[in-house]
Amino acid sequence: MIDLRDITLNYPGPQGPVTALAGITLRVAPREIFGIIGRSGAGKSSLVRVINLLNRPCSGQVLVDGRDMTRLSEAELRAARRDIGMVFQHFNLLSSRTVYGNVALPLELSGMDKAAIRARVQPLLELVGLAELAERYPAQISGGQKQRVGIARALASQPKVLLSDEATSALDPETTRSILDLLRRVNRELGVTVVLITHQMQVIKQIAERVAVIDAGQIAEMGSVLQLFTHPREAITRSLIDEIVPQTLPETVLARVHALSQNLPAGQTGKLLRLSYAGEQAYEPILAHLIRELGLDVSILHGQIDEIQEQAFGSLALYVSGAATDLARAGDFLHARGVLAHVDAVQAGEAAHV
Ligand SMILES: Nc1ncnc2c1ncn2[C@@H]1O[C@H](COP(=O)(O)OP(=O)(O)OP(=O)(O)O)[C@@H](O)[C@H]1O
Repeated sequence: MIDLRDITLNYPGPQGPVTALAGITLRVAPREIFGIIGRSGAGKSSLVRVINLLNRPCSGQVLVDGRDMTRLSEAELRAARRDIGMVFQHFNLLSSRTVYGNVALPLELSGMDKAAIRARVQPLLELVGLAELAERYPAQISGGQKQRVGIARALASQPKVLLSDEATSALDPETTRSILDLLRRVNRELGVTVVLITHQMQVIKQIAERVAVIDAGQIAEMGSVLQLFTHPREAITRSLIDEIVPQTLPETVLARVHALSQNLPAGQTGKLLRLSYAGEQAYEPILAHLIRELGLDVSILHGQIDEIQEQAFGSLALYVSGAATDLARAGDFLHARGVLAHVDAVQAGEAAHV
């Protein structure tokens, strides 16, 4: 549905051009919910505005629904933009117009007659849950309700694509959840492709199917959300998911590991194992195997289990002790199941990737 090929974008600056996008290539499939995440200044807004050509790239191709946006005339571009709705962090509503008037505005501007506008706007207000508030003004509704107006307005021209530019960044977590649920309904019920940019991994986790991590105007990493959460490759991705899946263990846990390793019975060794698992793996009786089959002692030190797109994923830090040969077999067993993320050599204070 969206095909960006080697996009570069520079802004003029006092000391010469500022590079905002440096060779971005990505594809968004029809009906997909695609997330773009990055830190402040990474180039997210610049990128999302390339899709509807609010930003014209310096080089590269922008294909939306098979059309090369950079080659359209002004009139063709205006028509093409009707297929691409957009919602904004600060809603951008007209304060002098009612909820109904804001949603109707793009249709009035396109010359549609009043009866047709009403027939289009009324169901949209119902979809976003604002039918009762149609005659209120923006000053008389909450932030979450304003964003619902923004979404209804973006859907008024029946777009195929909806771009969301930090649409939930100004909202509290509960309202964020309800707006993301609404975007998911829009995606499922109307078949609209959704591209959302955010600096919050929580937003990506709640709604996106695939995600691109951007850093300094480039794609650092791209893949399914589950894959990114369970097997992040780049430091920037690890730091972004840290708020949900802590990548480093707290000091108290490391102190506990140290104490356990100091009190091992003679002839035993111990190791800190860090597991990362997803999907069906999450339900396998892995710990039972370590304890029963291999006769190891297992202390659970830290961990969590969560869900992405109805798939369980999680991480677990274990201190496992026993005979050296059994510990080695445990390592092989976990490795074979693809759940072993790290073995930490505790005494040396360093982590070894397996
Ligand atoms: N109009 C502009 N003129 C000059 N430089 C700009 C302009 N807009 C953005 N930039 C620069 O381009 C880079 C990317 O900015 P962009 O706004 O796309 O990042 P972002 O990831 O959306 O950041 P944020 O989350 O803070 O909005 C930054 O270095 C920024 O300073």
